[in-house]
Amino acid sequence: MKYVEVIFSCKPDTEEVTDVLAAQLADLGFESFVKSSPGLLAYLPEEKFSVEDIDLLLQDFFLDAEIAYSYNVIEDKNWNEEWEKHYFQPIVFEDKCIIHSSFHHPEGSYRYRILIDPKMAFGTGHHQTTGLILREILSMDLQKRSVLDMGCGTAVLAILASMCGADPLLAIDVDEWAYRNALENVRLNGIENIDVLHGDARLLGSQTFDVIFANINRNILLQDIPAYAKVLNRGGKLLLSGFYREDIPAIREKCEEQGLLYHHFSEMDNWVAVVCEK
Ligand SMILES: C[S@@+](CC[C@H](N)C(=O)[O-])C[C@H]1O[C@@H](n2cnc3c(N)ncnc32)[C@H](O)[C@@H]1O
Repeated sequence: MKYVEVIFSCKPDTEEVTDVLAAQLADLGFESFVKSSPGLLAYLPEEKFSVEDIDLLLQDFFLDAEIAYSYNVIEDKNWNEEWEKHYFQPIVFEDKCIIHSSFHHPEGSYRYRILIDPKMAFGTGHHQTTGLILREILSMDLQKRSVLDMGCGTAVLAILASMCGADPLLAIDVDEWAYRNALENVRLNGIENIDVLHGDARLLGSQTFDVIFANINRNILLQDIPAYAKVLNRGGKLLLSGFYREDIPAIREKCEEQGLLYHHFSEMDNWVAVVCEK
């Protein structure tokens, strides 16, 4: 599969500009982002690439910034090598969980060692939203809890939950590449109790869960919260991320409409994770 690498240069090159740009590009189908100077590298499959879509997004960009871009078509294989060599460094959470790739050999003793070979899927732990949910997971008792990871990307959240004792687990992603990468990572970590499916909330049926993670984006969450609420067990927790602090009221209202109780939120660089309970 061929990918397009789009190089955005932003003036001013602030985190606010690149974060908002990345969030809007994700809605156009961009799958991976790397901060660069000055701006952002963004990647998507060649068949989803449209110059018109990007031009329109930049015309309507609501922050005061000058953004220019250029692009190259790259082979998937080269992308993986580049990613592995330059972009993905091991990352540690709360001194007890390390996420690294199979080409890293980090020292130190950690209760949870997660191996992720990310390819094009989102979820190395480096994005604020992944980190927010990983920290929530580390603070929970997941022993024998059934877990759904919607929008699983690399499946990093489901893998940590499984290592923390959750059982059984279901991980779902709408993107075929993420689905295949999730399968690979689950296998790589020797985990046997995570089912991985390719699709979206329409796959949810009679199976119910004690805990649901959904780190996707504001619009998909607003659309799918009713489906998640339906399959959440009484007393169960819904962990949502992929949106900004200013989106909390809309997300909270949608959860409350479905009979969920708002519990708390955590925040990093204006990205948030919200926890609700049924
Ligand atoms: C922000 S990434 C999160 C990945 C990973 N869970 C993490 O926390 O790092 C969002 C993922 O949701 C997937 N996605 C987008 N829309 C979806 C939908 N309607 N249903 C399921 N997955 C979806 C994307 O393909 C992407 O892999």
